[in-house]
Parts: sequence; structure tokens; C-alpha cells
Amino acid sequence: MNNKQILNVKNLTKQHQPGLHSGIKDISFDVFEGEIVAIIGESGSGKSTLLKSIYGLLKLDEGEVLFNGKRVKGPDEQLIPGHAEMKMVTQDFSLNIYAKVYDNIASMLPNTNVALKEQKTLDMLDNLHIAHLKNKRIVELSGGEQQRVAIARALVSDTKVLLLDEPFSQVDSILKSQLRADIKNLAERTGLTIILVSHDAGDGLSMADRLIILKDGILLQNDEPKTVYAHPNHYYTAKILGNAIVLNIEQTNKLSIASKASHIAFYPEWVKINREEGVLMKVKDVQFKGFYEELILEKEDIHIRSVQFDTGIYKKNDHVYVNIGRFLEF
Ligand SMILES: Nc1ncnc2c1ncn2[C@@H]1O[C@H](COP(=O)(O)OP(=O)(O)OP(=O)(O)O)[C@@H](O)[C@H]1O
Repeated sequence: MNNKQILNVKNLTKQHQPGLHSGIKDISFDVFEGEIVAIIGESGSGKSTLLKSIYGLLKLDEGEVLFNGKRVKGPDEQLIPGHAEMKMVTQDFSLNIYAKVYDNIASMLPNTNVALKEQKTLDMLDNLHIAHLKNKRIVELSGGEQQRVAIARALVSDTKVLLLDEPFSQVDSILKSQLRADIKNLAERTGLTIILVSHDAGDGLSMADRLIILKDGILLQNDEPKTVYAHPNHYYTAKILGNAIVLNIEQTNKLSIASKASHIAFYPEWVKINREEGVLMKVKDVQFKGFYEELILEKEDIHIRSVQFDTGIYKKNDHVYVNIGRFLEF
């Protein structure tokens, strides 16, 4: 990543249905060359609307997007909206499913220099680790393989900014971490700028340089993943990033936590358990997670979770003492 801005997103507003919460409101942020930015939010928070707006697919109510200082044109201004060096990969991949992998990628390049066309296509197949699939047809590929072809196709024509809508939705967890790492390496190697949209905060936390948190079409926070995780400015953010437990003031009082905030939030890893002192709670369930377990703890209407790395100590229906080591106030 360098310090040169490649995109300026300025005051974007797009309501699909006036009067309803349906779109995005007054969203502004800058993107630097080579950066990976993840847009994270619940379903319906406006992630796809924002991505499509940046790409130039939607007629905006207000605002503009600048690509290297030049305004990205919308659908009412030119036949093919957007910017030639910006590509988007949507969840449907838009591939020619009966054509071969090689041809899906090569067809993005002009025939003016056939040798160069072949070289670029082969390089891109290598970059995305799909060279062994080049003669297969798209229908014969898994979802994850198709995702790689779609990305290769988007990148082959000298793309500078890649927009990815839910890039890992069709990939299982092992392939997902490989694909995340491959995309991250590719960006580091080539200086490609990536904006991705995901409802899975893990995508943003593990591979993005910056997170943009969306709620009801509004930008809540825009900062480095570590900062957003440690200092979320809304409990919604703590919830989507780290599955935080959110308590209202009555619940906070019931757990004898010294706070007058209307809400507090804490991550399960901040909840400590012992047999001597703290708030007495019942172990409602013990969920095996592999190298750790998650305890569901109950007191009246309150359910909180605690992460235990020393497994097998506490059992269902045990009574334990709970200490909330840290909490965030809202
Ligand atoms: N073409 C449309 N017409 C009317 N309403 C729309 C349209 N597209 C999106 N919306 C509404 O705008 C809001 C934001 O939708 P959007 O698809 O941007 O959210 P999202 O965060 O990407 O959701 P998901 O994760 O479910 O894809 C939703 O309430 C949605 O119903």
C-alpha cells in the first residue's frame, strides 16, 4: 500500500425506495493504492448498494466517486458505466458456463496482439493457481474454482481496482483461508487495490487493511481492523466483528457490573470463570469447538458466552463464578 489515493467516495446517497431504509446515506471515504478495504455489515445494511454505487452501476441520488481524481460516470451518462480499470466480481460470477476456463479469461483481451493475449491469460491462470483447470469447462468446476476464474477474468485486462461482492460465499472454510491468502498475496505483489463486501467479519479481520462498518445504510466506522475490534464506536460493530455479548442497563445491574452506560458489550474471550468469586451463574451448555470450548452461562434472562482453552473443566449444570474482565460502554 502507498499513500496515493486511488478512489474518493464522496457523500454517496442512494435510496432504492424513498422514505424506507433501503440503500445508503451520505457515505464518504478514501481508498489508497494497493489497499484492501472490507465493507462489513448485516444483511440489508447496504453493502451491495455501496459497491454497485462505487462501480457506477446505480444512478445516485447524491454524491460522486472519483477514480484518480476523475469522476466515475453513472448508467445514465455512458453505455458501459464505471471506469475501464475498475472491475467487479459479483456473486453470480457472470462466466460463460459452457466455455473453457482459458477462453473465459482470454475473451476479455483484444486480438490485436495474439501472443500477448496468450501470455497474459497464462500468467493470470498461474496467479490464481488455476492453470491445471484451463481446458475444463466452467460447468465442471466447484464454486471456489469458479470464483478464482471470475477473479482472473476481472484482473486480466490491466485492472487497478477490484470490487468483490461476497467473494467467499461459495467456498468451504479450508478453501476460504487459501483463497483469502491468495487474494492478499496477489494484491501485495501487484499493487492491486481491492474493495470487498462481506457479511462475514472474519474476511475483513483476516485480510483487510481497513474495515468499513455499515449499519442501516450509514457508515459507522472506518479504521484498521485491530482498532475497530478494540474500540468499536457502536455495540453493533462489536457484535458483528467478535460475536460480542450486548447487555442493557438492567442486565448490567443484575451482573453487578459497575457501569451506568445504556449498553455494555464484551467479547467472549473477556469472560473469565472460576470456582471462588464473581457473579454466580449456571453453565447452560458446553459447546465443543475443537481446540477450545464455549460455555453458555445463564443468570435469569441473561445468557453470556465464555471461551475456555483449558477444556473439560466445567460441565453442563455446574454453578460457576464469572468475572467480566473488560467491557465496552455505549
Ligand atoms: N433494487 C432494489 N430495489 C428496492 N430495494 C432495494 C434494491 N436493492 C436493495 N434494496 C434494499 O436496500 C437495502 C440494502 O440492500 P443491499 O443489497 O445493499 O444490502 P446488503 O448489505 O448487500 O445485503 P445482503 O448481505 O443481504 O446482500 C435492503 O433493505 C434492500 O432490501
